[in-house]
Amino acid sequence: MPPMLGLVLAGGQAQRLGGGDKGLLAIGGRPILSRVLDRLAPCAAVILSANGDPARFAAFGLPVVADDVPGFAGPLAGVLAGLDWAAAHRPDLAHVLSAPADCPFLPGDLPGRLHTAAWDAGRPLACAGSGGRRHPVVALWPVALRHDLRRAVADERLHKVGAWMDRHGVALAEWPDAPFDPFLNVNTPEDFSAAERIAAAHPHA
Ligand SMILES: Nc1nc2c(ncn2[C@@H]2O[C@H](COP(=O)(O)OP(=O)(O)OP(=O)(O)O)[C@@H](O)[C@H]2O)c(=O)[nH]1
Repeated sequence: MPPMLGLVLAGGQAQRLGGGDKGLLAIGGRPILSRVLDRLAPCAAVILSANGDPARFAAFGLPVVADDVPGFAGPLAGVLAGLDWAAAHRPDLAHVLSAPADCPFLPGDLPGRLHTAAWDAGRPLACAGSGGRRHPVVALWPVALRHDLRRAVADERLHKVGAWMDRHGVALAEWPDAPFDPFLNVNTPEDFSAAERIAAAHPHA
């Protein structure tokens, strides 16, 4: 597996949970962000995509990169900031692996499986899937596509990330969604309760 940059997407508003940083919420006694960082351990470096005061993430000791697309909000802005950061600071890393800060149970083989899926299919991008759904925020992105992604973000007609991925060619790496979905993300209080139940039943998840 070539070295890659891990990018944790933590720049959302968490409106469905009443605000705050979902990554700092504890599931099974550990912040979701710590769980995500464990899964990104094979990456050569990891950065955090977040907006506002970076001091709230100081305990994690990671570079914090803010979105820089005026008037655009959404995970794609964070992906773009991560790709730009890689190009500027780590030109030795050709790929960025993105993972959201609100997914407590990401699979342990995430980096390797995404890389293998892209390589085997001869596609520039790879995206995770489970339960018949794609999860475009959990994906492998070539740094070289950042200019095209910036154009897509600037053009309202091109905002659909799935369509953008399909246009460039994306491999799908799928995981089983039983006994629980490894891509369960904590969006609502009900998701939070479900995640706590999973953590209690699967202490090593
Ligand atoms: N950098 C960045 N990340 C984002 C942005 N919006 C969402 N994310 C991240 O992308 C992932 C999925 O986000 P969502 O759950 O769809 O959105 P959210 O804003 O976190 O939550 P809601 O406000 O409840 O929709 C989360 O890890 C977010 O932190 C954004 O504008 N910029």
